[in-house]
Amino acid sequence: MNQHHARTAVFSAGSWGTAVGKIMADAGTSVIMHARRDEIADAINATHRNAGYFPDVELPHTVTATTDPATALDGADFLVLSIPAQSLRTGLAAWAPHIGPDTVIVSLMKGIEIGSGLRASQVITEVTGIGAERVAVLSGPNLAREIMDGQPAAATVACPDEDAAHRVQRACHTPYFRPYTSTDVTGCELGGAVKNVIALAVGIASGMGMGHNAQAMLITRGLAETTRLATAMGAHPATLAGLAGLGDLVATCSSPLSRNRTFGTHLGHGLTVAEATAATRQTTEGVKSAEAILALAGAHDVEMPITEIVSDLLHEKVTLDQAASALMQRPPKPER
Ligand SMILES: NC(=O)C1=CN([C@@H]2O[C@H](COP(=O)(O)OP(=O)(O)OC[C@H]3O[C@@H](n4cnc5c(N)ncnc54)[C@H](O)[C@@H]3O)[C@@H](O)[C@H]2O)C=CC1
Ligand SMILES: O=C(CO)COP(=O)(O)O
Repeated sequence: MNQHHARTAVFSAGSWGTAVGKIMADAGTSVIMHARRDEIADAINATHRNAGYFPDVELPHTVTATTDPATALDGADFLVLSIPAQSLRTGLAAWAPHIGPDTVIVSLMKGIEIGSGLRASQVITEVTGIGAERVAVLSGPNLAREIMDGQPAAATVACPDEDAAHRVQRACHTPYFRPYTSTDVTGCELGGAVKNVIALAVGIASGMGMGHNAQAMLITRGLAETTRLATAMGAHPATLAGLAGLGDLVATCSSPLSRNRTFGTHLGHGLTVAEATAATRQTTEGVKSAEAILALAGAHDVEMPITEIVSDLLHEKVTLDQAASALMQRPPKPER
């Protein structure tokens, strides 16, 4: 396929969808964004800006927008999916009839579905009936704001079909964005989903006034529990040491741009979950995914003490002080 004539449909025009739309346009594909709101689509077409999310950044003029799913998907080589993980099943069911037979789906979502325990790529194959070889995952340390500013970043594109992974890689490779390929979809998706819960924990610790030693402890032991779950579910351990694992964990747990870290900071300052939710405008996947991840841990007989305590805090079963001492007073054990 001549990449310069490839077409990409992005659902939807939120913060990460818009940033990936910009990347793929800068990489030479023509991009059509699907927005639910007329004013977002109209502003992209008229002013080349996503007024709702990044009013200060001009998008490449090869990015257009529509509110009509059929128009967006007509002739699409790539369908990029970027909506909240818990909304994926219903959102995608409505769009699925318009997906062409050769379209490769690229999931950007970092969440696990409550109830089913399915990763986003599994929800996609289940809802659409499309084979896993046509579903790729793009994941890594990619705070949308930095990407919109053209700052350097890298990510992993995972798909069981290496050729599809390479096509996606070419379609999102720019001077500022460096995608690597992988076949470990499970590892990439679990790395992305669990790091949001660990970022909540780091935000909580920071909000409570804990220093960098405590935050590094949570990041490191958070990676250990992420790797335990992911490998129990068939992932390769090296994936969790890569961009979609350690890389994303470090970026998200360190950056005030992270919604999950910021949500945790609110909790650490003493806000209730309802108050922290009211203070958050955008998708904060870890808040919903924590309990789904904990259920997976139970099903696979894996210990995830940080995820467990974050889930307890989110359900307001424990206080901040009880959570901190519960983690510190676990029985001593070897590091591995
Ligand atoms: N923002 C970031 O820096 C990054 C986000 N992600 C992941 O990307 C996914 C999307 O996150 P963001 O774009 O940041 O969220 P966002 O809150 O900025 O945008 C979400 C988008 O989904 C749409 N949406 C919400 N509910 C919907 C529904 N029921 N049906 C259809 N569309 C719906 C919204 O209109 C909006 O366009 C999440 O899984 C997140 O973890 C991944 C990497 C970076
Ligand atoms: O996934 C992200 C960076 O890679 C964004 O993290 P937040 O969803 O916490 O903002």
